[in-house]
Amino acid sequence: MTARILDGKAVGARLRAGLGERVAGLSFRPGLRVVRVGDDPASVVYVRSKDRAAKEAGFDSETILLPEDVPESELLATVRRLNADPAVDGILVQLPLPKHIDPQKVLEAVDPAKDVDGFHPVNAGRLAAGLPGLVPCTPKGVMHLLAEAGVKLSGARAVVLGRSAIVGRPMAALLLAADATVTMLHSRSRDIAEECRRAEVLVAAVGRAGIVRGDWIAPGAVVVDVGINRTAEGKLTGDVEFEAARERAGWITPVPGGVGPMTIACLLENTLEAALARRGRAELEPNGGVAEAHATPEQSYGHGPGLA
Ligand SMILES: Nc1nc(=O)c2c([nH]1)NC[C@@H]1CN(c3ccc(C(=O)N[C@@H](CCC(=O)O)C(=O)O)cc3)C=[N+]21
Repeated sequence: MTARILDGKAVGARLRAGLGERVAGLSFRPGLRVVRVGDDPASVVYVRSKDRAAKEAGFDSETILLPEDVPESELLATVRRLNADPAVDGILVQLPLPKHIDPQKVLEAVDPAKDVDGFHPVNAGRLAAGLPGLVPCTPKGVMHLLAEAGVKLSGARAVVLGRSAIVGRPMAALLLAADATVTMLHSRSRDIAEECRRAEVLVAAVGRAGIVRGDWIAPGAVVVDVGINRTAEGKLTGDVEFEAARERAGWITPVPGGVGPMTIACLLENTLEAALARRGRAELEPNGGVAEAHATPEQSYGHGPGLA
């Protein structure tokens, strides 16, 4: 079998076009502010893509540039100014930050209602608890791709490789909310290859080129590669041995052109959701509204025996 390609570039473009139509129908422009500190070359590229995508879809987007040696206090003051600015619906502080700045302190300074990255502990906690909130863009984008492939997640064996706060953990929470049976694998896990071979849905978010071997893929599995690694020759490559995995998988995301473009589309989706919620025009949904998690009786607190 040769896998079908889950084309994040195309799906992301469609999602952005739909958001553009919704924004065009509003009496205001949702405001996005991306803060970039210093000139990390990857950050320069990513932040430019975000700004361009936002403007194309009709958002009021501005990038705020601060010097590499900006004091932490000044970055925090910038975030507070954006929190207080009514024209601003979404705030994103691009990571990584210079070493003299504590990223956690900065992420926690962002108003959770404007936290379009979904990185504030309030939003992370709400996702973990199955409550409405802003959901991190990359795992949200993965859920869109799985929906696009028509994957039935309820009861499916899903494996998430990697337990980062920005991808692995929220990814597992979203899959669980969609009623998948979720296994998280990480640096201390045993029998990783065997665990992966049991996966009907495999999400790789480690950040090591080719760490997922082709023979770890179950026949017909849906393989989502979140890794973005740069080879010695400067080419982008994922965490999955793409060519070998493609021979076994049912669906697979390429790198580039897979999850990356979905991340940017979901940033715009979150900004629109935050803008509507802040104006009382819509409620935030559990799981970013991507996966329709249906609370089964045994999941409700205190209702008799059963697995939760
Ligand atoms: N506060 C914060 N939020 C983020 O969401 C965030 C961040 N910091 N820091 C860095 C990572 C990385 N990230 C990507 C977004 C788009 C692509 C993307 O569109 N990639 C293209 C290729 C881009 C290229 O050619 O370099 C693709 O995969 O096809 C990749 C990576 C967001 N991040």
